[in-house]
Amino acid sequence: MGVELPELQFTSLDEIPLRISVPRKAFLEHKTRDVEFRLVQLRKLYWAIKDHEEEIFEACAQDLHKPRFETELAEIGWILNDIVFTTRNLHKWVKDEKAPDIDLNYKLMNPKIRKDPLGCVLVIGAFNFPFQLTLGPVIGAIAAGNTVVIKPSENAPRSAAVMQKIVEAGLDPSCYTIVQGGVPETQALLAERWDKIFFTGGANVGRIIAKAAAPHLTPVVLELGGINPAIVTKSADPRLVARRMLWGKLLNAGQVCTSQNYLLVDKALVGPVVEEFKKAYKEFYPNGAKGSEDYSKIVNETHFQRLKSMLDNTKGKILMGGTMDEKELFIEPTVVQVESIDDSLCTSESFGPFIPILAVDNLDEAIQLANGVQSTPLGLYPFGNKADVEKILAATRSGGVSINDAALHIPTLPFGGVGESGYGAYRGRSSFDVWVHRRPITSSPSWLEAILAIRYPPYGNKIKTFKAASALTPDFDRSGRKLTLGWLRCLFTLGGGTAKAGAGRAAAVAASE
Ligand SMILES: NC(=O)c1ccc[n+]([C@@H]2O[C@H](COP(=O)([O-])OP(=O)(O)OC[C@H]3O[C@@H](n4cnc5c(N)ncnc54)[C@H](O)[C@@H]3O)[C@@H](O)[C@H]2O)c1
Ligand SMILES: CC1=C(/C=C/C(C)=C/C=C/C(C)=C/C=C/C=C(C)/C=C/C=C(C)/C=C/C=C(\C)C=O)C(C)(C)CCC1
Repeated sequence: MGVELPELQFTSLDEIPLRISVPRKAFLEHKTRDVEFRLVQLRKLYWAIKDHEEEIFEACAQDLHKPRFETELAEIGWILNDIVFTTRNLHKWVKDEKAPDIDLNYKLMNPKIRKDPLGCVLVIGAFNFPFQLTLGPVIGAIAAGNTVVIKPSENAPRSAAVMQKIVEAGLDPSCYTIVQGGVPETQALLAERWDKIFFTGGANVGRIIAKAAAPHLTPVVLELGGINPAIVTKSADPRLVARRMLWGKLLNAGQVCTSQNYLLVDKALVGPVVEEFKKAYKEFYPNGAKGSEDYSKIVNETHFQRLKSMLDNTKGKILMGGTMDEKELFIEPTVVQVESIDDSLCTSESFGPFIPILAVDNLDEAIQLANGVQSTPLGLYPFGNKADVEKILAATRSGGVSINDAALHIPTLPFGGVGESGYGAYRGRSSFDVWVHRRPITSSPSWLEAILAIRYPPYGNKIKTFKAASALTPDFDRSGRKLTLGWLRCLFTLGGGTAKAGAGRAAAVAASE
């Protein structure tokens, strides 16, 4: 039975300032400071998602031909679990933290860290996992006590419209609202002042976001794409490589920010790896990917044409797949053996089901090539024994790493890029942390006045006492060598390191009593 879906309607440009003035005002009225209020919102969001499950399945099917299994695991189930995880932990997360590593002298001021909400924030989503990548950051923003404006991707229009229904059904409209639209509407949003912007999308648009945020000194999280390498050393298992790398590219037809963009394979393993790709493809799709319920389409004509011209322009040899159907926006998982790292399939992010393989002479060459293409990708996928993998890790950087696997998303592990692949991380506890200001709070008791008076003029000789009580003695010499102070010495000098410092500290404590 077909499910009726709402039509996506863009928010009128004139309406945008008024629409966002509501959550901005609600924040200033401290409506979202109350933790119980946040919990109720999250719980209501949970049930609103549950109530619209069939619409989510249908919207993901219409936007991306996303298989039900993938929608269940990576969209609905993902965000529902996220909400339950968050509501279970929120009371623990919001608690004031004792400030760590505070010197004895300052302990009496009871320093602590309070997790303050940032204010009224903007979340801009991507099309490929429309619900997970838009509502995921929103869950954290609500938990942290912010009011939120949500801008889903217009490239997954059915999902954007269903998301609006969910938000309007589940959340307090004075604190959380949706603005729908494409570039002009997003630009109108970016012209406003925000307390944080969370953006998921491509690096070029990421730059536009960061620039627009700069005049207001608005902090930004950028979850960007990646030209992610997989490095297959000669100690790797070709069957595992092929099965896992194929999964990394069949999931959402390769429209995944973390999926590997290209494989650097030790030349001894290229033949066996390609053979295993063919076997795995036959096993996963006995009748081919075309027409399969378990394979997505490319999101739209523009992306289809972009991918088609990438494949048309490769100088490599297609060893598996290679078919496409423009009418159905279908592109088959395609293994291409390329001759050079400069092949366009390697050097630009395909965000599609291409699996270019480049043979390398050895691991050193692979590391050098990977760092040359992009030295800060979102993901890195090393295959091989422990020694090979450690060598790769020590010589590369990336947002995250899955050893002997494709993009493995553990739902509560911090997730984010580095350098070109973005900055800021979320998921699990990080989804809360990314949305709060860690506000240090100290409280100076009035009875401490006798000691604190050391800071007031006339300064006279006070510096001597001050230094004796507060200067730390280095535990290293002039050549940078570490000296051993010994724990006994540390204990007897109250952490100061010398008898003088210890005496000063003891005097300070005594004077406070
Ligand atoms: N790191 C991550 O978590 C992650 C997740 C998904 C996608 N991505 C990356 O995103 C890219 C593909 O996704 P996409 O096509 O949705 O990204 P995109 O950058 O085209 O669009 C993302 C969002 O930005 C808005 N936008 C587009 N152009 C804009 C402009 N000129 N000014 C203001 N706003 C604009 C869109 O409306 C959309 O909501 C890939 O590079 C992929 O790797 C990253
Ligand atoms: C040991 C036993 C079990 C455990 C089995 C395990 C551990 C299974 C693990 C399965 C995994 C890892 C499945 C992963 C599925 C992932 C999906 C569908 C996709 C996620 C996509 C995401 C998050 C995309 C994000 C995109 C981004 C950020 C950018 O574009 C049992 C449980 C089987 C029981 C027996 C013992």
